[in-house]
Amino acid sequence: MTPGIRPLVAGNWKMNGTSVSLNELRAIGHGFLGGLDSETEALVCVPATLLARAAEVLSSTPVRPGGQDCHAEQSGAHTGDISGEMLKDAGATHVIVGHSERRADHGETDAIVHAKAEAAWRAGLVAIICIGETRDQRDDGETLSVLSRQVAGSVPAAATPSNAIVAYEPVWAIGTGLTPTALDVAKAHAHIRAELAATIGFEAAGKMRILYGGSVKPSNAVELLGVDNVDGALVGGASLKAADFLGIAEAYLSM
Ligand SMILES: O=C(CO)COP(=O)(O)O
Repeated sequence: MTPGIRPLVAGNWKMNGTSVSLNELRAIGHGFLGGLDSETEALVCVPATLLARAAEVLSSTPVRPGGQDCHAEQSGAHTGDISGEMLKDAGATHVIVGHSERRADHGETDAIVHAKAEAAWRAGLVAIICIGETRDQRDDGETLSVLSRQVAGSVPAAATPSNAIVAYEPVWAIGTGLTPTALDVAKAHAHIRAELAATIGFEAAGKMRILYGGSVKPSNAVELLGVDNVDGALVGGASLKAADFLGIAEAYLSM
């Protein structure tokens, strides 16, 4: 946690979810209505096919719907792609850019992620900019240098605490059940904040949310989310079940 920063618990459904899953989303929305929203903000980034219906389901709740990626352009001949403006039109308030699965599956570079963050702002969306080292990079002792490079390359200088959020997701911790130690998370997040200061200035960097993502579950949420400079979570698998997602947010009730 960082004094003065309201935490955000964000879900990322990835390529999961059909109309049946809207029942889980409804339960998440109602769960936050029950008082969790006094402690945290909440967001669920659903597949584009569900976004408009998700926006409807969540409309009377404090939970916001988000997208998982956007094209850098506003419109045009890009079959299968979706622009920030289209996500916004469907009801999104936020969009994830540069998730490691996009970087790996679609060859997205820091420069592309940088352009997508700017595209999110053009559309009026908050950009959740993802960074994180692979297992090999970690084993080679390169974690902090990789994070420096990714912050410098992916986070535009115009990022502010209100238009951008950084998510630290060690690639090797995603979907594996493995997590870094609390000390490693603390080191990575402090390093990211220091590197952000070089790009966006000390004051803005001090107020920007830095989320942790990678195998966050109700059972490890108190430990991971209680670490200094961890301002919330980006949750994959556990965001598909309302009870698990709410269980993670409940960690804040005990802090
Ligand atoms: O990639 C993630 C969220 O964006 C994390 O996924 P898991 O929570 O399933 O490890």
